[in-house]
Amino acid sequence: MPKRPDYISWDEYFMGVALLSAMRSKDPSTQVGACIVSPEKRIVGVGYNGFPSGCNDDDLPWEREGAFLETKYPFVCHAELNAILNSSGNLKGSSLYVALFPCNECAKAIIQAGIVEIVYLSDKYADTDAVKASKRMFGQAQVRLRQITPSGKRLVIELKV
Ligand SMILES: O=c1ccn([C@H]2C[C@H](O)[C@@H](COP(=O)(O)O)O2)c(=O)[nH]1
Ligand SMILES: [Zn+2]
Repeated sequence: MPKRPDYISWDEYFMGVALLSAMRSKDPSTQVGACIVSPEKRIVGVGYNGFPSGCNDDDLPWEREGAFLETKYPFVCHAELNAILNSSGNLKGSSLYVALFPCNECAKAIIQAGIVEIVYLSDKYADTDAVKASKRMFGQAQVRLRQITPSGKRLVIELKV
């Protein structure tokens, strides 16, 4: 019997895991997932944006605007950082699949962890200083950047066998 022809590609698989992880996020406006992949194509870390462990999701704000301490920004742990912190072992030479282009704070952690490639979908904050700083650091550290063009392909997961 020939092999099944309609299996998903590596990029679709790893970005799919990043997007599935994002579905765990409780952020009402932007859900981000990240998946770190070793040079041997093994998943070595996943994460999504959320408040730190032990911090109550219902007590901290999800607002985008207002006084800094009344917004989510000082509290939320970014998907990329969570994926790095959740990972097991050495990330040197690995790739990071992420739904949204990483901010400057994540870029620092990504570079320091030894990740050498970023594969991303959205760059919706490209005009912000955070992303400009991030790209400057990635350029100097020779981290490869690869944007996946959304194909519109639907990866459907049904919770049944
Ligand atoms: O590198 C990044 C940048 C942002 N995030 C998270 C942080 C927030 O939860 C959302 C952004 O919210 P907006 O309402 O779109 O400002 O994305 C991340 O995980 N990684
Ligand atoms: Zn970030």
